[in-house]
Amino acid sequence: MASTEPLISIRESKEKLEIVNQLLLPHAIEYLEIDGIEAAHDAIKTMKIRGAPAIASLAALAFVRFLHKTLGADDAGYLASVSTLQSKCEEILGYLYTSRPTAVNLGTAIRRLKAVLHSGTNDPRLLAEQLIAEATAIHAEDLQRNKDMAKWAGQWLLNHHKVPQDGKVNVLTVCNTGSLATSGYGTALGTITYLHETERLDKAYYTQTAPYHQGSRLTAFELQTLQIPSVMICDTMVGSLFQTHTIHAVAVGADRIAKNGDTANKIGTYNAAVLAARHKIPFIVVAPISTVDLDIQNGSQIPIEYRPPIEACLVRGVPYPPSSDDKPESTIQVMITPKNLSGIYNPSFDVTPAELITAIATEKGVAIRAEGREVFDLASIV
Ligand SMILES: CSC[C@@H](O)[C@@H](O)C(=O)COP(=O)(O)O
Repeated sequence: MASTEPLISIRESKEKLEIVNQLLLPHAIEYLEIDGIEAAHDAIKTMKIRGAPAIASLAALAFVRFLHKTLGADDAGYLASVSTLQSKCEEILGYLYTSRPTAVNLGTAIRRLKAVLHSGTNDPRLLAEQLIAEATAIHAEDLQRNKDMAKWAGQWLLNHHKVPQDGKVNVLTVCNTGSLATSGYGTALGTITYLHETERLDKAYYTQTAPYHQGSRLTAFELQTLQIPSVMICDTMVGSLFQTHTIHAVAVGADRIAKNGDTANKIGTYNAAVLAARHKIPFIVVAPISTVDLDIQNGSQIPIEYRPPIEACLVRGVPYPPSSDDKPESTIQVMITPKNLSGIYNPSFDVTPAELITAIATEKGVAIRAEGREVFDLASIV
């Protein structure tokens, strides 16, 4: 029988740190060893692991491995003094920070580690141990907070006046925000899972999410594994879906939320928000507090990552029709444009203005915009 256990993006043992190579999902489940800081940086940059919380977790856990290795055998002399350790750690954290720019969770994790790094500890070994504890917590605390925010979001949604008080709900989501994008359970997909577990979900709808297809490859795989009733749509079908079906809410994750509530998330989220507003469908963002960046006043200041143009010209998959035997096929990349096409626009994220967002759910509760206001007051909840 097929497993109903969600696939977890990061796997750890005493010997090694591994990730599931998300570029190959759902066709092949292949674990990739992350044997150092450079491997972690590369896995994040090339999107073998992706999703704002998962990126922060991998960076933190790769840092833990470096510190354990150094405590075991300090061949390079990093433990010679506190300042030597500080300067090496600064170099590593600075490098990890450059892997992807939009998701702020990585920056928040690095800020937390730098705070420990400069907390005044005067023994390098003790400092390394304190850093290990903090970095381990960054990964470990993600699962419970996802369950908390998913429950807050789910309950808020069920109490919304647009939602039938006893019946089941249909929820649309974008991209992948499940266990693969986090340390487990997920944010927006966690909300969908919560609604399913409490028997209040009719169907989850999700966009394919071109060009990386996090929806059709990863969300489809997760929903299938969890046996949650669901329907995939192409990104271009959101408006038609809203015109022809009863969709009670849109729930999405976030990569960075500005102080006023403007939210950067996977490209296509803004389209869904505009259409949701047109159809008066509640639009909820589900994300940890660490995604809120109070240093950024509004969405225009959020750095948006532009992916290499070639990525918009390629799709990855297995040959179709499938071979008659049950052997797993190798994934291949197929080009869907003329060769050497110029003029390709490929932003990885867009910004949804706060005025299109009905609510923002975090592990601490649900923030809504005050009556008549177009922005959120997030400083009061962070
Ligand atoms: C819980 S994940 C929230 C976001 O990180 C998610 O919606 C998203 O946009 C992921 O983008 P990706 O480019 O796949 O890393």
